[in-house]
Amino acid sequence: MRHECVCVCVYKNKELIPDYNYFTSVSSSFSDTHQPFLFPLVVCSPMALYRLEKDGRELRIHENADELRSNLAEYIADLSEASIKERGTFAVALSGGSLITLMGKLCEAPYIKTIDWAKWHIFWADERVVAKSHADSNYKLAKDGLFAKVPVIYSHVHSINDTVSAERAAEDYEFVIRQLVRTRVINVSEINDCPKFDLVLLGMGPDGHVASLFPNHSVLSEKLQWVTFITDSPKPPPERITFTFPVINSASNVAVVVTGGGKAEAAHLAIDDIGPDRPKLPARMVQPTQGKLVWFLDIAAASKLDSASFWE
Ligand SMILES: O=C1O[C@H](COP(=O)(O)O)[C@@H](O)[C@H](O)[C@H]1O
Repeated sequence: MRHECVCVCVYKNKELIPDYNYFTSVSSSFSDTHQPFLFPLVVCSPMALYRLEKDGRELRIHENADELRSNLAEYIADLSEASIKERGTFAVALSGGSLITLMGKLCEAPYIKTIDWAKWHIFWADERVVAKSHADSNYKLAKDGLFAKVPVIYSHVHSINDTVSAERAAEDYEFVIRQLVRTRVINVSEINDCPKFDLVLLGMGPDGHVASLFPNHSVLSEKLQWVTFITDSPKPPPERITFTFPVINSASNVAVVVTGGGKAEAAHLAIDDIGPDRPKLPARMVQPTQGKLVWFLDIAAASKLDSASFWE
C-alpha cells in the first residue's frame, strides 16, 4: 500500500473539507477500508471536488461540468503562461467534440485579457476531412466556439488542407508540423525526435476513442508517422486525419476531458486497473513518456471508477 504518494483534496463551495465524510458520500465506490489513508493536503485547485495522483497521472473530478470548465480554463492558462515564459510560444493541439464547449471559459474574463493569445500556435490532434466550412469540421467548431472570440494570430492557426484526399491531408499536416519543429515553434522530444507539444487536449468518445484513434483500428500501432489518416471511421464522417500515439505521448502535457454518464464505462476501462483480459481502449494508451497526464472528469463520467486502483 503506497498511500503516502496519494494526494487528496476535498472541497465544497471552494472550502477545503477537513472531514472526508463528504468525499465518501459523493462516491460510494471509495471503500471504507481506504478511509484511514485519506488526508487533505494543500489547496491544489479550488474547483476540483477532489484530485488524486498516481504514477504521474492526475485525476480531477468535478461536481459538475461548470466546475470542470473553470478548472480546465485555469489549467490551460497556467500552462500557456509557463510555456510562453520558458519558450516564448505555446503550441497546443485541440480535439473536436464536447471539448470546445468545455474550454469556453477561456473566452471570458479574466482569461480573455490575461492570456497572451498572440503567442499561441493552434493545431488539431484530429480533424475530419471535410471543408472547413462544413458542420463536421473540428476547425469550424473551434473557430466559432473559441478562437474567433480571442485575439489569436490567424497565421498561427494551423488547420489541415481541406482540398485534398485524407492521405494527402495527413502527409501535408505532418510536413507543416515538421517545419515548425525545425524552427522550434513546436518543441522536440529529446528521446524520439517527435514533436513535443506543450499541450495536447483530447476528448474521449463513449467507445474509448481519442483523437481519431478508434478501438481495434490498425493505426493504433502506427509508430513511424506523426500524422496518419483513416477512411473507415466508425463515427461519421469516415475520413479523418489523426495524430498517432508517438506524438500524443511525446507531449509535455496531455489532458483528457470527459463528461457525462455515457462515458463512465469507457473512463473505468481507460483509467482503472482492469486486468489483462479486458479490452485495451485507445484512451488507456494515452501514456505520456515524460509529460504529465491529467484526466478532467465530472462526477457522472467518474461514476464507475474503481478508486481502489489509485490506492494500491
Ligand atoms: O469524433 C470525435 O469525437 C471525439 C469525442 O467527441 P465528444 O463530442 O464525445 O467529446 C473528439 O475528441 C474528436 O476530436 C472528434 O473528432
